[in-house]
Amino acid sequence: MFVLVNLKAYPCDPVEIAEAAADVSDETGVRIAVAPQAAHLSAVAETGVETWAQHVSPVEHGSHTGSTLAEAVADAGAEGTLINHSEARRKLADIDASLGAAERADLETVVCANNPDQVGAAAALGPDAVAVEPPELIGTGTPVSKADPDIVTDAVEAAAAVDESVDVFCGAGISTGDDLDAAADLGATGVLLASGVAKADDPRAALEDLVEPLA
Ligand SMILES: O=C(CO)COP(=O)(O)O
Repeated sequence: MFVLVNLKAYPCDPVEIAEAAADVSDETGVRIAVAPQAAHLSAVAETGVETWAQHVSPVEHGSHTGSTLAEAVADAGAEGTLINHSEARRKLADIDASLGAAERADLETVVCANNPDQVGAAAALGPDAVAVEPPELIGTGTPVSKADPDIVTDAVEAAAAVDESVDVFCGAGISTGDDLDAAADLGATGVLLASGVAKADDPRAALEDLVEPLA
């Protein structure tokens, strides 16, 4: 299982979380990546943790003020990028172009989607993975893998129907090892989470608890 921690714009210490994630990953052998704010990518990458961007813009080098250029993200040390999110919804054409930008910069990609139908549409664009995250469960601490397991199995089916090489992750409310276990049982090969780590009093302990079933 791949554990991808999205720090969103939470008031956390990205380097402290990155160092903890790097240590927990080294100690357990579990793949853990951290996706900080774009401005924190270099600092996070310097910890040695696998570093992801939260977004890359659907643009090339040029007159695109305010964009997040895929090449700049890769130069800062990112190895992958999220594309689209319930909290920052993109048009299908822009998701497609952002995937093209990520491919140009050799970044691994996870497209976030709200439901299994969107997972199918996103899988058709050829990302490395899609993540199904029901918006109503995001940030609630109620895990999708338990609250609405059909969403995960339906997402796995929807992606496989389009392209069997596209991995399916799940997210929303994931915070414990039990949640991760449940996600794996439903066919997910990774989890995408945020508040369970970024808002934890002790992010290191939260990460240790999360990966415990895999360690
Ligand atoms: O939106 C999410 C990750 O991208 C999930 O957020 P939570 O883990 O806080 O529910």
